[in-house]
Amino acid sequence: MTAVDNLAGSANTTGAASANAAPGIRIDDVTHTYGRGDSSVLALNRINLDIAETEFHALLGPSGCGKSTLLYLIGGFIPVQQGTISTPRGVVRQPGPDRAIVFQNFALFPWKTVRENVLYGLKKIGLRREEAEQRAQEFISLVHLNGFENSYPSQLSGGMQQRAAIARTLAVDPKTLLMDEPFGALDAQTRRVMQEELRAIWGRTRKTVVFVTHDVQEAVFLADRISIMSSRPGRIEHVIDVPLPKDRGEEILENREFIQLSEHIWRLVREQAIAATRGH
Ligand SMILES: Nc1ncnc2c1ncn2[C@@H]1O[C@H](COP(=O)(O)OP(=O)(O)OP(=O)(O)O)[C@@H](O)[C@H]1O
Repeated sequence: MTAVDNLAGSANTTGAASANAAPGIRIDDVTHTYGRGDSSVLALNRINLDIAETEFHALLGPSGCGKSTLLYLIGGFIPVQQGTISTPRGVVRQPGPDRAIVFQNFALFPWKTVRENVLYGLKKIGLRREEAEQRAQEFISLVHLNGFENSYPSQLSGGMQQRAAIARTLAVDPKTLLMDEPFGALDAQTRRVMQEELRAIWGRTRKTVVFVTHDVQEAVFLADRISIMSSRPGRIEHVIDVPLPKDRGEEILENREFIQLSEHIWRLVREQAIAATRGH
Protein backbone atom coordinates (compact mmCIF):
# COMPACT_ATOMS: atom_id res chain seq x y z
CA MET A 1 0.00 0.00 0.00
CA THR A 2 1.34 3.43 -0.90
CA ALA A 3 1.26 6.56 1.25
CA VAL A 4 -1.42 7.92 -1.09
CA ASP A 5 -3.58 4.78 -0.67
CA ASN A 6 -3.02 4.96 3.05
CA LEU A 7 -4.72 8.33 3.15
CA ALA A 8 -7.80 7.14 1.27
CA GLY A 9 -11.05 6.63 3.14
CA SER A 10 -14.49 5.56 2.04
CA ALA A 11 -16.34 8.30 0.20
CA ASN A 12 -19.97 9.25 0.75
CA THR A 13 -22.12 9.54 -2.32
CA THR A 14 -23.49 13.06 -2.04
CA GLY A 15 -20.40 14.90 -0.83
CA ALA A 16 -22.62 16.73 1.69
CA ALA A 17 -21.36 17.01 5.24
CA SER A 18 -23.40 14.68 7.37
CA ALA A 19 -24.84 15.86 10.65
CA ASN A 20 -23.10 13.15 12.67
CA ALA A 21 -19.71 13.43 10.94
CA ALA A 22 -16.65 13.55 13.21
CA PRO A 23 -15.61 17.11 14.05
CA GLY A 24 -12.49 18.39 12.30
CA ILE A 25 -12.37 22.06 13.26
CA ARG A 26 -14.51 23.83 15.85
CA ILE A 27 -14.51 27.62 15.79
CA ASP A 28 -16.15 28.94 18.89
CA ASP A 29 -17.03 32.62 19.26
CA VAL A 30 -13.85 33.93 17.65
CA THR A 31 -13.33 37.68 17.39
CA HIS A 32 -10.16 39.23 15.99
CA THR A 33 -8.88 42.81 16.07
CA TYR A 34 -5.73 44.08 14.35
CA GLY A 35 -3.82 46.89 16.05
CA ARG A 36 -4.85 48.96 19.04
CA GLY A 37 -6.59 52.18 19.88
CA ASP A 38 -7.87 54.51 17.18
CA SER A 39 -6.17 52.64 14.37
CA SER A 40 -7.49 49.20 15.40
CA VAL A 41 -9.44 47.17 12.84
CA LEU A 42 -12.13 44.74 13.96
CA ALA A 43 -11.61 42.03 11.34
CA LEU A 44 -13.79 39.18 12.65
CA ASN A 45 -16.79 39.39 14.92
CA ARG A 46 -17.98 36.34 16.86
CA ILE A 47 -17.37 33.57 14.37
CA ASN A 48 -18.95 30.21 15.17
CA LEU A 49 -18.46 27.34 12.75
CA ASP A 50 -17.97 23.56 12.91
CA ILE A 51 -16.25 21.85 10.00
CA ALA A 52 -16.41 18.05 9.78
CA GLU A 53 -13.28 15.94 9.59
CA THR A 54 -13.72 14.92 5.96
CA GLU A 55 -15.43 18.08 4.78
CA PHE A 56 -14.42 20.40 1.95
CA HIS A 57 -15.49 23.80 3.22
CA ALA A 58 -15.32 27.03 1.20
CA LEU A 59 -15.23 30.54 2.64
CA LEU A 60 -16.78 33.20 0.40
CA GLY A 61 -17.24 36.90 1.10
CA PRO A 62 -16.36 40.42 0.03
CA SER A 63 -12.79 41.62 -0.10
CA GLY A 64 -11.50 42.48 3.36
CA CYS A 65 -14.18 40.55 5.25
CA GLY A 66 -11.59 38.48 7.10
CA LYS A 67 -11.43 35.20 5.14
CA SER A 68 -7.62 35.02 5.23
CA THR A 69 -7.60 36.09 8.87
CA LEU A 70 -9.88 33.19 9.75
CA LEU A 71 -7.69 30.78 7.77
CA TYR A 72 -4.50 31.98 9.50
CA LEU A 73 -6.17 31.70 12.91
CA ILE A 74 -7.11 28.08 12.15
CA GLY A 75 -3.53 27.48 11.03
CA GLY A 76 -2.20 28.99 14.25
CA PHE A 77 -0.17 31.51 12.23
CA ILE A 78 -1.76 34.38 14.16
CA PRO A 79 -2.80 33.92 17.78
CA VAL A 80 -6.46 33.60 18.73
CA GLN A 81 -7.36 36.62 20.88
CA GLN A 82 -10.97 35.89 21.80
CA GLY A 83 -12.85 32.60 21.57
CA THR A 84 -11.32 29.22 20.78
CA ILE A 85 -10.43 27.13 17.77
CA SER A 86 -9.98 23.41 18.32
CA THR A 87 -9.15 20.35 16.27
CA PRO A 88 -9.04 16.69 17.33
CA ARG A 89 -5.47 17.42 18.54
CA GLY A 90 -6.71 20.08 20.95
CA VAL A 91 -6.99 23.86 21.14
CA VAL A 92 -5.07 25.69 18.39
CA ARG A 93 -2.32 27.86 19.90
CA GLN A 94 0.38 27.70 17.22
CA PRO A 95 1.09 26.13 13.81
CA GLY A 96 1.30 22.34 13.80
CA PRO A 97 2.03 19.53 11.35
CA ASP A 98 -1.66 18.61 11.34
CA ARG A 99 -2.52 21.91 9.55
CA ALA A 100 -0.83 22.99 6.32
CA ILE A 101 -1.44 26.02 4.16
CA VAL A 102 -1.30 26.53 0.38
CA PHE A 103 -1.02 30.15 -0.79
CA GLN A 104 -1.96 31.83 -4.06
CA ASN A 105 1.66 32.47 -5.00
CA PHE A 106 2.80 28.80 -4.90
CA ALA A 107 5.50 29.44 -2.26
CA LEU A 108 8.01 26.99 -3.72
CA PHE A 109 11.74 27.36 -3.13
CA PRO A 110 12.95 28.66 -6.52
CA TRP A 111 16.43 27.20 -6.03
CA LYS A 112 15.12 23.68 -5.46
CA THR A 113 13.75 21.25 -8.03
CA VAL A 114 10.21 19.82 -7.78
CA ARG A 115 11.59 16.70 -6.07
CA GLU A 116 13.71 18.74 -3.65
CA ASN A 117 10.75 20.99 -2.83
CA VAL A 118 8.58 17.97 -1.98
CA LEU A 119 11.44 16.30 -0.07
CA TYR A 120 12.01 19.40 2.04
CA GLY A 121 8.87 18.95 4.16
CA LEU A 122 9.40 15.19 4.42
CA LYS A 123 12.91 15.66 5.81
CA LYS A 124 11.55 18.18 8.29
CA ILE A 125 9.16 15.57 9.68
CA GLY A 126 12.09 13.19 10.05
CA LEU A 127 11.50 10.59 7.32
CA ARG A 128 14.52 8.50 6.32
CA ARG A 129 15.98 9.40 2.92
CA GLU A 130 14.72 6.29 1.13
CA GLU A 131 11.19 6.55 2.51
CA ALA A 132 11.10 10.28 1.82
CA GLU A 133 12.22 9.72 -1.80
CA GLN A 134 9.50 7.12 -2.32
CA ARG A 135 6.79 9.27 -0.76
CA ALA A 136 7.91 12.32 -2.78
CA GLN A 137 7.58 10.32 -5.99
CA GLU A 138 4.09 9.11 -5.06
CA PHE A 139 2.81 12.62 -4.49
CA ILE A 140 4.53 13.98 -7.60
CA SER A 141 2.62 11.29 -9.50
CA LEU A 142 -0.62 12.15 -7.69
CA VAL A 143 -0.47 15.67 -9.13
CA HIS A 144 0.65 14.38 -12.56
CA LEU A 145 4.12 15.90 -12.53
CA ASN A 146 6.01 12.74 -13.51
CA GLY A 147 8.88 13.70 -15.76
CA PHE A 148 9.27 17.11 -14.11
CA GLU A 149 10.92 15.93 -10.88
CA ASN A 150 14.19 17.64 -11.75
CA SER A 151 12.68 20.87 -13.09
CA TYR A 152 13.02 24.13 -11.22
CA PRO A 153 9.88 26.21 -10.53
CA SER A 154 10.92 28.78 -13.17
CA GLN A 155 10.80 26.00 -15.77
CA LEU A 156 7.17 25.17 -14.96
CA SER A 157 3.85 26.81 -15.85
CA GLY A 158 1.79 28.44 -13.07
CA GLY A 159 -0.53 25.43 -12.90
CA MET A 160 2.40 23.02 -12.64
CA GLN A 161 3.98 25.13 -9.90
CA GLN A 162 0.74 25.08 -7.95
CA ARG A 163 0.48 21.30 -8.41
CA ALA A 164 4.03 20.98 -7.04
CA ALA A 165 3.08 23.17 -4.06
CA ILE A 166 0.02 20.98 -3.44
CA ALA A 167 2.17 17.80 -3.68
CA ARG A 168 4.63 19.27 -1.18
CA THR A 169 1.82 20.09 1.23
CA LEU A 170 -0.07 16.79 0.87
CA ALA A 171 3.07 14.65 1.14
CA VAL A 172 3.53 15.51 4.81
CA ASP A 173 0.00 14.21 5.37
CA PRO A 174 -1.60 17.10 7.29
CA LYS A 175 -5.10 16.36 8.59
CA THR A 176 -6.22 19.79 7.53
CA LEU A 177 -5.44 21.63 4.33
CA LEU A 178 -5.90 25.40 4.44
CA MET A 179 -6.02 26.99 0.98
CA ASP A 180 -5.92 30.75 0.47
CA GLU A 181 -7.15 31.44 -3.07
CA PRO A 182 -4.70 28.85 -4.37
CA PHE A 183 -5.86 29.14 -7.98
CA GLY A 184 -6.29 32.92 -8.03
CA ALA A 185 -3.19 33.50 -10.14
CA LEU A 186 -4.03 30.89 -12.78
CA ASP A 187 -5.68 31.39 -16.17
CA ALA A 188 -9.30 30.24 -16.43
CA GLN A 189 -8.56 26.98 -18.24
CA THR A 190 -5.77 25.86 -15.91
CA ARG A 191 -7.89 26.88 -12.97
CA ARG A 192 -10.71 24.59 -14.12
CA VAL A 193 -8.32 21.63 -14.52
CA MET A 194 -6.81 22.30 -11.09
CA GLN A 195 -10.26 22.43 -9.50
CA GLU A 196 -11.11 19.03 -10.96
CA GLU A 197 -7.78 17.61 -9.81
CA LEU A 198 -8.11 19.03 -6.32
CA ARG A 199 -11.62 17.65 -5.93
CA ALA A 200 -10.39 14.22 -7.13
CA ILE A 201 -7.40 14.33 -4.78
CA TRP A 202 -9.68 15.29 -1.91
CA GLY A 203 -11.91 12.32 -2.82
CA ARG A 204 -8.92 10.02 -2.33
CA THR A 205 -7.34 11.63 0.72
CA ARG A 206 -10.49 12.79 2.59
CA LYS A 207 -8.88 15.62 4.50
CA THR A 208 -10.51 18.57 6.11
CA VAL A 209 -10.13 21.34 3.54
CA VAL A 210 -10.85 25.01 4.18
CA PHE A 211 -10.70 26.87 0.89
CA VAL A 212 -10.85 30.66 0.59
CA THR A 213 -12.08 32.03 -2.72
CA HIS A 214 -13.85 34.99 -4.32
CA ASP A 215 -15.25 32.78 -7.03
CA VAL A 216 -18.80 31.47 -6.46
CA GLN A 217 -18.59 28.79 -9.17
CA GLU A 218 -15.28 27.57 -7.77
CA ALA A 219 -16.80 27.29 -4.29
CA VAL A 220 -19.87 25.38 -5.51
CA PHE A 221 -17.77 23.09 -7.71
CA LEU A 222 -15.37 22.19 -4.92
CA ALA A 223 -17.15 22.36 -1.59
CA ASP A 224 -19.53 20.27 0.50
CA ARG A 225 -20.56 23.36 2.42
CA ILE A 226 -20.00 27.06 1.87
CA SER A 227 -19.85 29.81 4.47
CA ILE A 228 -20.78 33.25 3.22
CA MET A 229 -19.24 35.99 5.31
CA SER A 230 -20.53 39.52 5.83
CA SER A 231 -18.55 42.62 4.98
CA ARG A 232 -16.04 43.65 7.66
CA PRO A 233 -16.20 42.99 10.52
CA GLY A 234 -16.63 39.48 9.16
CA ARG A 235 -19.41 37.29 10.52
CA ILE A 236 -20.74 34.04 9.12
CA GLU A 237 -24.02 35.12 7.50
CA HIS A 238 -25.02 31.86 5.80
CA VAL A 239 -23.78 28.28 5.78
CA ILE A 240 -25.02 26.46 2.71
CA ASP A 241 -24.94 22.74 1.88
CA VAL A 242 -23.87 21.74 -1.61
CA PRO A 243 -25.89 18.57 -2.32
CA LEU A 244 -24.06 17.64 -5.53
CA PRO A 245 -22.53 14.23 -6.35
CA LYS A 246 -19.15 13.47 -4.84
CA ASP A 247 -17.47 12.96 -8.22
CA ARG A 248 -17.59 16.25 -10.05
CA GLY A 249 -16.30 16.81 -13.56
CA GLU A 250 -16.91 19.39 -16.26
CA GLU A 251 -20.46 18.04 -16.78
CA ILE A 252 -21.52 19.35 -13.36
CA LEU A 253 -21.39 22.89 -14.78
CA GLU A 254 -24.50 22.02 -16.86
CA ASN A 255 -26.28 20.45 -13.89
CA ARG A 256 -29.46 22.41 -13.07
CA GLU A 257 -28.87 22.15 -9.36
CA PHE A 258 -25.33 23.50 -9.79
CA ILE A 259 -26.57 26.47 -11.81
CA GLN A 260 -29.43 27.29 -9.45
CA LEU A 261 -27.27 26.98 -6.35
CA SER A 262 -24.53 29.14 -7.91
CA GLU A 263 -27.10 31.84 -8.74
CA HIS A 264 -28.58 31.71 -5.24
CA ILE A 265 -25.15 31.99 -3.62
CA TRP A 266 -24.11 34.72 -6.02
CA ARG A 267 -27.11 36.80 -4.88
CA LEU A 268 -26.18 36.29 -1.21
CA VAL A 269 -22.54 37.23 -1.84
CA ARG A 270 -23.60 40.24 -3.88
CA GLU A 271 -25.71 41.54 -0.98
CA GLN A 272 -22.63 41.42 1.22
CA ALA A 273 -20.42 43.01 -1.45
CA ILE A 274 -22.90 45.90 -1.85
CA ALA A 275 -22.99 46.35 1.94
CA ALA A 276 -19.17 46.45 1.90
CA THR A 277 -19.04 49.22 -0.71
CA ARG A 278 -21.57 51.23 1.35
CA GLY A 279 -19.30 50.83 4.35
CA HIS A 280 -21.57 48.76 6.62
N1 LIG B 1 -1.73 42.68 9.55
C1 LIG B 1 -2.79 43.47 9.51
N2 LIG B 1 -2.82 44.64 10.17
C2 LIG B 1 -3.93 45.45 10.15
N3 LIG B 1 -5.04 45.15 9.49
C3 LIG B 1 -5.08 43.99 8.80
C4 LIG B 1 -3.96 43.09 8.79
N4 LIG B 1 -4.29 42.01 8.03
C5 LIG B 1 -5.56 42.23 7.60
N5 LIG B 1 -6.01 43.40 8.07
C6 LIG B 1 -7.36 43.96 7.85
O1 LIG B 1 -8.30 43.05 8.33
C7 LIG B 1 -9.40 42.92 7.44
C8 LIG B 1 -9.54 41.48 6.99
O2 LIG B 1 -8.43 41.14 6.15
P1 LIG B 1 -8.31 39.74 5.42
O3 LIG B 1 -7.07 39.77 4.60
O4 LIG B 1 -8.47 38.66 6.41
O5 LIG B 1 -9.62 39.78 4.48
P2 LIG B 1 -9.96 38.88 3.21
O6 LIG B 1 -11.43 38.64 3.27
O7 LIG B 1 -9.08 37.71 3.13
O8 LIG B 1 -9.64 39.90 2.03
P3 LIG B 1 -9.34 39.61 0.47
O9 LIG B 1 -10.52 38.86 -0.04
O10 LIG B 1 -9.26 40.98 -0.13
O11 LIG B 1 -8.06 38.85 0.39
C9 LIG B 1 -9.13 43.90 6.30
O12 LIG B 1 -9.83 45.09 6.56
C10 LIG B 1 -7.63 44.12 6.37
O13 LIG B 1 -7.30 45.41 5.92
